[in-house]
Amino acid sequence: MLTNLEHLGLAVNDLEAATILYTTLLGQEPYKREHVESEAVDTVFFQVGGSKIELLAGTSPNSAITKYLEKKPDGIHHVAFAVTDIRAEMARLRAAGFTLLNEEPKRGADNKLVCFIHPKSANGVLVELCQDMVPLT
Ligand SMILES: CC[C@@H](C(=O)O)C(=O)SCCNC(=O)CCNC(=O)[C@H](O)C(C)(C)COP(=O)(O)OP(=O)(O)OC[C@H]1O[C@@H](n2cnc3c(N)ncnc32)[C@H](O)[C@@H]1OP(=O)(O)O
Ligand SMILES: [Co+2]
Repeated sequence: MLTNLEHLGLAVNDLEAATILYTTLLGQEPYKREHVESEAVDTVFFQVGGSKIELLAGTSPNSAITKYLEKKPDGIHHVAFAVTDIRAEMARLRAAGFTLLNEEPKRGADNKLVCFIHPKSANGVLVELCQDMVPLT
């Protein structure tokens, strides 16, 4: 089940400048910075009520963010929804005709398992599903 808007992913060319701007705009400091090597991105997170703003800067020419910013200006890159059971949602959306960009959930930022849906199958919007990772005991 999709529960809430987990985050908006914003692609930025200058992470430090964007962090200063959003700190002022939101009136609060980010709660987390994280490098995600598998996506070749540096991230900065702000909490906004029950959702988050995720600033993303590419760290390699192969990063999806770097490639996106070669064609587009800074702006909204993806919309992420929280899900309770990512595999069930992936199966449901696959059966409904959406194109999943990863066949298995993968590790994202902020302790999440994630899956992306191709924007061409989602009305031009890159969609991310996020499930909380259960901590190992
Ligand atoms: C930090 C981890 C994680 C988290 O936990 O939150 C993240 O958020 S990581 C975020 C970065 N990672 C990803 O975006 C992974 C998923 N994305 C992809 O696999 C690719 O970016 C893509 C969506 C498949 C596009 O790659 P590619 O086909 O190589 O790029 P093109 O430039 O050729 O684009 C093809 C086509 O798609 C349009 N497009 C691309 N990106 C977006 C987008 N973000 N939103 C909307 N549309 C997008 C692009 O404009 C092209 O359209 P046409 O020109 O009409 O063909
Ligand atoms: Co994201």
